[in-house]
This record gives sequence, C-alpha cells and structure tokens, in this order.
Amino acid sequence: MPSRLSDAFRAHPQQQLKHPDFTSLHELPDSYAWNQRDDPSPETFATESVPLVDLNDSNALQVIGHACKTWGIFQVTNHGISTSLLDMVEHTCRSLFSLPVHQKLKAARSPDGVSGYGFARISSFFSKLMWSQGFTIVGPPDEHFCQLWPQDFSYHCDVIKEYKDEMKKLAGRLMWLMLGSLGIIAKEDIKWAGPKADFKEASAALQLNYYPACPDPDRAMGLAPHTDSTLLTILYQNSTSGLQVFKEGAGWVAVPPVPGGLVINVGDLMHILSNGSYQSVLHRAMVNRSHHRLSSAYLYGPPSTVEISPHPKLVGPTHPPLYRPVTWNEYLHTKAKHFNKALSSVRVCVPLNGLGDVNEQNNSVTVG
Ligand SMILES: C=C1C[C@]23C[C@H]1CC[C@H]2[C@@]12CCC[C@@](C)(C(=O)O1)[C@H]2[C@@H]3C(=O)O
Ligand SMILES: O=C(O)CCC(=O)C(=O)O
Ligand SMILES: [Fe+2]
Repeated sequence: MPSRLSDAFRAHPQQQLKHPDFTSLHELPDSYAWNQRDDPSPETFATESVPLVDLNDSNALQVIGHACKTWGIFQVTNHGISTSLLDMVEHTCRSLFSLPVHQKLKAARSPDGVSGYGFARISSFFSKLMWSQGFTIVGPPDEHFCQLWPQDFSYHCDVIKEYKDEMKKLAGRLMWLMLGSLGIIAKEDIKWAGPKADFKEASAALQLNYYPACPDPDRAMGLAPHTDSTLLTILYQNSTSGLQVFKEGAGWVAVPPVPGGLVINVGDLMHILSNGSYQSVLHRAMVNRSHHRLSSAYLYGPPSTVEISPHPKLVGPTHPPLYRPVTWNEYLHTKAKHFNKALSSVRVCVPLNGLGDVNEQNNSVTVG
C-alpha cells in the first residue's frame, strides 16, 4: 500500500487526453457539449441559499454543525486569511493559466502522478470533456514552477507556500468547529491531531482551476458533479460565479462569490468520520460566456496512512458504524476506480431507510 499522497494513483494511471487551446475555439466542439436539457437553471428555481457563517460569531459552532448536516457546505467570513494573500494566489493562477499550452505542458501531470497541469482526475468517468484546465500541487511546487516560469518561479513558489501554510491553519480550526458540533471536543478524541491538537501531520492538495470564457456555456460543463474525497475542502472563487451544489429537494443551487469569503465543503472522509451525520456535498462548476473564472481548492485530509472510521463517540447500539476504516490513500484508489460509487464501496451495512448517498444520483457516464 503506498504511503504518500503523491503515490495514491500509481495503480490507476489516468488516460491521456489532448490539451486544447481554448483561445482558438470559437464554437463548442461536440466533444464538449453536455446534455443538460433536464437541468433547470438554479437562478430560476432555487429558493434556498448556502449558509454564511461569520467565524467571529459566538454561535459559529452551532451554525456550522447545522450547515454540515443539511447542506454539506457553507461559506465563511472573518476567517483570518488576508485579502492580499487571496489576491496574490489569484494573480499566480492567472499568470499560470495564461501561459501558452506548450509551456504549461512542461509541467504536465504524469499519467500515474498527482501533481502538475492536466485534466481533473474524474474526467475519465465522463464521455464529454470539461471546459476547464487544472493544476494540482501536492508537496512543494518548485519542481513544476521552475519549468513554467524559469525567471520568476521563486515568487510564485513563495505565494503558494504561504497560502498552503495559512490554509492548513484554517483547516485545523475548521476541523475542531465541525467536530465540536458533533460533541468531539477533546484532543484525545482525534489522536492523529497530534500532541498540540493542531493537525500538524495532515495531508493536503491544492487544486488550481481555470474556466475560460465559453462560446456556448449552456451546453458546456466546467467541472462535472462530484464530491471531494477529503475531510474538508476550502475553496476560494474569484468574483465570477459558477459553483453550484446539489441539495435534496431544492436541486442545483448556485453558490455566489462573497467578497473576501471562502467556501467550505464537507468531503467523503468527513461523512465517514461523522458516521453519515455530515453530508459530503455534490458540486459542479459551470462556465460563463464573457468571463474567465478562477478557483483554488485546498483539499484537506488526514495523514495519508491514518485510518478514518466512524468516530467511536458517534457509534453505539442504535448507531452502528456505517463505514469500515479507510486511509485517504486507499480511498483515493477507490475513488479513481469507482468514482461516485466509492462511498458505498466502503460501507459496511445499508440501512433500509434514509442516508442514501446523494452522490450516486449524478448522471455520470462510465467510459472504458
Ligand atoms: C487529493 C486529491 C483529491 C482529488 C484527487 C487528489 C488531487 C486532486 C483532487 C481533485 C480536484 C478536482 C476534483 C477531484 C474530484 C479531482 O478529480 O481531483 C478532486 C479529487 C478528490 O477529491 O477525490
Ligand atoms: O471551481 C469550483 O468552484 C469548484 C472546484 C472544485 O470543486 C474542486 O476543485 O474540487
Ligand atoms: Fe470539488
């Protein structure tokens, strides 16, 4: 069993797709045309909106707990990440994705690797291509960045390193808020949080996403519906909207950018840890006719070999554990193989009523 996050995909190499130059496409090629006719626009139908939490508020813990149970997503303000750092990350993203394709391909992700430029891992589960480009960073970005920017790579490396450090601190804080709401409050409750309870050994990946302006946005898909395999994800989206989440009873709901705000997703591992109490949220990114969109997702999980299982405090005679223990690496393997069936494949018993996995309802097509 591999021991580092960067080894997670050795056994499941990604199929190689041709990298388009989006700037030269003035019509949507058929390979990018998704069938969304059954899919009403969220602006027209949604009556609910994703909860917004001020982290300085005294009731933040309760609001977060409720949001995780009912939505699996919330936005936060007063999170302590400075606007200037977010601007710098946005600038690095913009600078990266505006490089010519041949330059970006110098930092291409290898088929069995995790870091670098390329299509989202989930691309192979869909018969149509996504209108986006991605850059995944696991570990130090230096090796790839010096290929991209031979001159000023150290500036961009510093920005990403600082961002990852800040995100790690915020993720640790959010972990205790999310767990606290479930009654998991003592540092002994989560041994892998370490002696200082600061989740020092946690692993993470940074996913930079770029969604170019699209000539036919209603038929295109920026990033197909998926849940993140993480404990939690911290998403920064620039001022262009595009993120949507699926909520039972409400359908697809837009998550509008909040100035200076960050979006927090519950991931599959948190769903497991909470014994099904918190929902991992099904989400997707749509594209826009006139605006480019940028986002950066900090995908946060346990040290890659730590087993995550339903927390003992949430398990009892009337609440049997719903999932078997699984490491993040093992789960990433499972996800690379089974995609939206990954959660049910680690489930130990299927209750007769309730707790269906919302992420099994998306319209993915398995190819190959
Ligand atoms: C640590 C992670 C988490 C990954 C895989 C690996 C690196 C890149 C992440 C994403 C980012 C884009 C959506 C997703 C679904 C994808 O295709 O790649 C994510 C996936 C997951 O959450 O499963
Ligand atoms: O761009 C977005 O809004 C979503 C990105 C995302 O879901 C991801 O990177 O996992
Ligand atoms: Fe995601």
